[in-house]
Formats: sequence, structure tokens, C-alpha cells
Amino acid sequence: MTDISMIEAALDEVAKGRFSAVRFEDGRVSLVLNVSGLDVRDRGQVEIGVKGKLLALDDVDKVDVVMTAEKVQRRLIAVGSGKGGVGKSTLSTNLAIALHGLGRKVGMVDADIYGPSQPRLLRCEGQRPEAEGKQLIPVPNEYGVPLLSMGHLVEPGQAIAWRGPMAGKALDQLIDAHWGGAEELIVDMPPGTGDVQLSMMQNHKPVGAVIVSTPQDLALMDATRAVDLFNQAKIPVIGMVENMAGYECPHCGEVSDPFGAGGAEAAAKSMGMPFLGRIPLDIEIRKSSDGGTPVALSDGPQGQAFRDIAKKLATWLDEQ
Ligand SMILES: Nc1ncnc2c1ncn2[C@@H]1O[C@H](COP(=O)(O)OP(=O)(O)OP(=O)(O)O)[C@@H](O)[C@H]1O
Repeated sequence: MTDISMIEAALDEVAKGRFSAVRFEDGRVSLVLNVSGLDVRDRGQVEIGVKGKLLALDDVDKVDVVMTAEKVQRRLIAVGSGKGGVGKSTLSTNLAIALHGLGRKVGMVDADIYGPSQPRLLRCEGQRPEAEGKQLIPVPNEYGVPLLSMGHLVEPGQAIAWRGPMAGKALDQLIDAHWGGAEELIVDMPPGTGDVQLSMMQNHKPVGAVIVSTPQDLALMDATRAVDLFNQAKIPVIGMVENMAGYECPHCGEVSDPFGAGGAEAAAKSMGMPFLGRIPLDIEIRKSSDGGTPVALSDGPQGQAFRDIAKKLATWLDEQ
């Protein structure tokens, strides 16, 4: 005859540490399943596992499962730049992967309406998010950084020429999605300082922003505008990253500075904000990004540069 201890032993095999309030009466088992931190798919899997296991026991005819989940406190970190092409998406991907490597639960929102590139960078191009009710379910990938991208809402290669309110609504949909256990969302912002950026900040209040710039004056002027925008929205700027600094010639090893050097550090200092680090201009970074194998995973100095910045970001987040 099946009894409650046999039921609990069976539950231990498929849902250890997640079940409580187990009752067994007239062939009917009822229990509470804590599914905190699991995404919709995994929740379904655990429920199927529990029901299958219990219904295989003698005398069990019916299983009622009540699922509960603690609400995850999710924090948004915006990665912004004043202008396009300075490496905002590259930085976002590598930071997310490096944060994941530090054991954090990170998701990625690709809010770049003009050129969503995260599906390629995180090597999950061509996959479409499923939906649960009205909420999208982020696309999983081999890097453990679930992703929702503006690119998921349109056909690949189609230019996105949405007007502000429409883009804003699409972005809300990406952020208010079924993020499961992700506790931190990196938001790869659209370049520039327009309405879409402002309404995102007002509606979703990121905990902080990382600004990326190349070292030359023009890019820095644009970066200053991005900083102003975050200041206006009262979003703390976590710090500035200088990208595409210092090119080391692969033949002779000489370091040259096509876009100048140190500009972002000086700009950060003059604006009284932390400087988070410098990423070299390096063909490996471009190639690995294009190939969907972000450099943050590799041991070399390029990967280390991203990991060092991710550590500073993690420290900042832990101090909040
Ligand atoms: N440090 C670097 N060294 C070499 N190439 C880089 C570096 N950073 C970025 N790139 C390359 O520069 C191009 C632009 O980078 P990325 O797409 O990250 O910029 P972005 O600021 O997100 O641009 P946009 O917002 O306009 O899409 C990409 O081809 C990327 O691989």
C-alpha cells in the first residue's frame, strides 16, 4: 500500500527541496511545488515529472499540484552610447557572458531597434521566442544568457523603421517578459538620446547605466549627451568604458591609437564618474563577435579586459 513516506521519497527523486504540504487521501495526492527560479518550460517539465512519478505508484489516481514562486527582484542595467557603431552591443554581450561566468543569473534585452545584433552575437539567430499568454519567453542559448531582441519581432534583415511609441511598446514587451530566474537584465540600448531611450528609462527604471565610447572627441561629445540623458532620468551612471583603444599590430607588436587614447578616461574624470576600463581595438574581438563566440569566454587579454569590467559591474551591483 502506498503511504505518504513513499510519496515523499518519489517526490525527492524529481523535485527535491521543492515540494511541501503533501496530502494523500482517497487515491488523490495534493502538494505545493515551489518553482522559483525556473522558467516556464522547466516548470512544465518538473510538473510532468512529478505527476508521472506519482501516478506510477499503486493506489494513486489523481495528482493536484499547486505551483508557487517567489517574485524575483529583477534589476536592469542599461548599456548606452551617444552614437552607433562604438561597440555597445559587443560590450553588452561580453559583459552578460562574463557576469554569467561569475555565477550571476543574467538575461539580455536587445533594445537596439536600428540594428538588433544580439541574436547573432549570442548565436541563436533564426530562433523565435515562444509566448505564454501575453508574455514572451526568452530564447535560450549555449551561453546561459536568455535573450529577447527587437530582431525577434521582425523578419531577419528587415529594417526597423518604427516610430517612437511603437518601438517603446515593443521594448516594454521585451522587458516585461517571462524572465524566469534571471535577476539582472542587460539592456543593449538603441544608440542616441531620443524618446525611445527616455521612455524606457522612465517606465523601467534601470538601476544603473554603463556608457561606452571610442576615445575620439566626436564620440565623446555624443557620450556626454548620453550621460546627460541618464542624469535627467535620475539613473545612476555606473561608469564609462573606452572601446577600440590601442591597436597592437599583429606583425610588429607596435601599439597605435587610431581613435586616440585615454579620451574616455579623461571625460569620465571630468564628469566625476568612474572609469570602468579599456577594450583594445582587436580583430579577434570583431571576428569572434561575428562568429557568435564572444571573446569574454576566451583566456586571452581581450577576454580578460571584458571580465575585469564585469567584475567592477558586479561589485557595484552588490553594493546597491
Ligand atoms: N574592440 C573592438 N575591436 C574590434 N572590433 C570591434 C570592437 N568593438 C566592436 N567592434 C566591431 O565594431 C562593429 C560595431 O560594434 P557594435 O555592433 O558592438 O557597436 P554598437 O555600438 O552596438 O553599434 P550599433 O548600436 O550601431 O548597432 C562590430 O563589427 C564589432 O564587431
